[in-house]
Amino acid sequence: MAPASSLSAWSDLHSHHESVGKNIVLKDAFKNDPKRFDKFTRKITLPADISSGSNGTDIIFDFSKNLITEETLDKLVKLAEEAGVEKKRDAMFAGEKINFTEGRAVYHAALRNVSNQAMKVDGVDVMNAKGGVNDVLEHMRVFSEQVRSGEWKGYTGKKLTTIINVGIGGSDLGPVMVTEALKHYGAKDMTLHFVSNIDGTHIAEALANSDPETTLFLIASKTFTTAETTTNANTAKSWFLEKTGGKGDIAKHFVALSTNESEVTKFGIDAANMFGFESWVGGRYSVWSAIGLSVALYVGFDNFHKFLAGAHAMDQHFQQAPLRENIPAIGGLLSVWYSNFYGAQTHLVAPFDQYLHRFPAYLQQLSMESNGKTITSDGSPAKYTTGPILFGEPCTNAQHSFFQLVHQGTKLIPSDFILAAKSHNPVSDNLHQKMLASNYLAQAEALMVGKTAEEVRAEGNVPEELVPHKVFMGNRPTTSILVGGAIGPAELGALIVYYEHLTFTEGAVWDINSFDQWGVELGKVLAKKILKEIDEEGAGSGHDSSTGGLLGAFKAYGGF
Ligand SMILES: O=P(O)(O)OC[C@H]1O[C@@H](O)[C@H](O)[C@@H](O)[C@@H]1O
Repeated sequence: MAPASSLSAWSDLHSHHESVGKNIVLKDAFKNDPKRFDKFTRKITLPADISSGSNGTDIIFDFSKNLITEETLDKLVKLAEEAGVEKKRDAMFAGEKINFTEGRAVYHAALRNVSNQAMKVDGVDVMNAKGGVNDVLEHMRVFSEQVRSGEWKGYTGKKLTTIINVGIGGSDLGPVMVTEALKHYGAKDMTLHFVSNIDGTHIAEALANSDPETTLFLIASKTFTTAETTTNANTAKSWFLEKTGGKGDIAKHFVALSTNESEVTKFGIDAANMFGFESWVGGRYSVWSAIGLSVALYVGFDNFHKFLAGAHAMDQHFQQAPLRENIPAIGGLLSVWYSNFYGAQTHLVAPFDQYLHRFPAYLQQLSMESNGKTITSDGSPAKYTTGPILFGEPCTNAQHSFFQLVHQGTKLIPSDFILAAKSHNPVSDNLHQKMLASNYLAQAEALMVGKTAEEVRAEGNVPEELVPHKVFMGNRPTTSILVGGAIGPAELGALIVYYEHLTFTEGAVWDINSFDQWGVELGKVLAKKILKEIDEEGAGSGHDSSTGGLLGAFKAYGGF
C-alpha cells in the first residue's frame, strides 16, 4: 500500500482543512443545522439475549461535536477507500498474514466468533480443529464451573476462592480491566489479585493476604518467557511449596494460559492444566482467549460468553457496515483527521463510570503498542504523525485534576466520553447517576461552546484584568458514547472492539503494521545485561557516564 500522504484524498483533506476544517465553529454548526445530531450519530443494537437488560441494548456514538461537516466525512471515507481500509479489514477476517513483520495472521476475532462462522488460517479451521477455539472455550467452561462450584478442590480439599493471575502487558491489562468493569457480576466469595510488576512488592502483597490451601494461580503469558512473569511465577511456586511443606499439589493450584507448551511443562505445570491459544492472537488482543480465564472464573462462563458475543456483534458491524455508517471506522478516521490535519497529539478517553476505571489503561496498550510506529509498509519512515498519546481517567474525577488543560490549555485534545444510561448502583434514588450524567453532558457542551470575553463580562463583578483568564476558547471536539442500558458483559465487549477497530482503521490509513511491537525489545535486552552487572564488580561496562554513574550509585546505596 502507498503511504497515506501520497494519496489524492490526503491532499484533498489538506485543502479541505485549510478552507473549511479550521474555520468550523461547532456551536454555529449546531445553530445552523438542527439535524446535526441525527446526521452524525450512529447506533449499534446488541442482541437482546446477550444484553444487560431485557431488550437489546443500543449503544449510541454521537460524533456530532467533532470538527466535521458532511463533506469532511465524505472526504475521510474517500481516504479510507484509497488507503484500502476495507481490503485490509477483509484480509484480517480472512486469516491472511497481515502482521507482515512477524508473518502472522491477526485473528483474535476468531476467539469471539460465537456464531461459529468458518474461520481458517493456512487452511486450518481454527474454530473446530482439535485444541482450537471451541475446544479451549469448552475447557474454560468446565474448569471455571468446577472452581466456582467447589468441585475443583485444593490439596487439602478446600474450595479455591483466591485467584492470583500472574502476567504482564496484555496478559494482565485485559483481565484486570474486565474483572473490574464487571465487578457487579463477580463471585462475591472470590478474591482476585493481578500480579504484573517485577517490583517484588506486587507479588509479596498478593501472597501476604493469601492462603495456599485456597489459592489458585493462573500463570498468564503468551510466550511463557516474559522475565517479569516467569520470575513472579517462580516466586509464587516457591512460596506455595514452602507454605505447604512440600505437600501442596501444583496440579491443583497452578494452571497456565499460554501458547508455549514446552515452557509450561518445564515450569512444572501439567499440559492438561494448560489453556492454549495460537500465535495469531496478539498480546493486546488476548483477553478474548484463554488469557480471559480469570474473567470466566470471576463472572462465570455464561457472562464470559456474553462478553465474547458483544464483541462479535461489533466485529460483524465493522465487517458489514459501509464506511460512512461504520462506527469504528468513523472513530479511526476522526483520529486521523485530528492527528494529521489539526496536529493533535493526544486522544483522551474518559469513562463516566467507576467500574471502567482501568479502561483507559487498557486502551493505552491497545492504541500505543499498535500504532506507536514510524515505519510504513515499504520500510520507509512515515512522513506524517502516527499513533496519538492515549490517556484518560474516570470522570468525574478527571474533571477535578487535568481537565483544566483540556478546557483552557494550548493543545487540542480530542476526547471521548462514555456513559451508561443505567447504573448498577442507583443509590440515593439515582441522585448519583443523574449527577454523573449531568457532568457527562456538561463537559462536552462546555468544551464545545466555551465562554467569550463578553459572556465573562456579562456575569458582572469581574475585574477587567481577570477577564482573559476566565475565557474558554471552546470548539474542542468530543465524541459522546452512550450505552442505552447498564454496562454488562456484552456491552463491555462491544465497547472494547469499537476501540480495537478504531485502532485498526488508523493503522490501515497510516500504512503501518499495527500488530508487532519491536519497540519493547531494546529495553528488555539492556535490562538483562545490566542485571548481570549488578552482581559483578564495578559499574558495568560500555555505558554512558549517566547510566554507569547511576548503576554505581545504586549498588553503593543499595548495598549490592
Ligand atoms: O503474554 P506475554 O508473552 O508474557 O507477553 C506480555 C507482554 O509482553 C510485552 O513485552 C509485549 O509488548 C506485550 O504485547 C505483551 O502483552
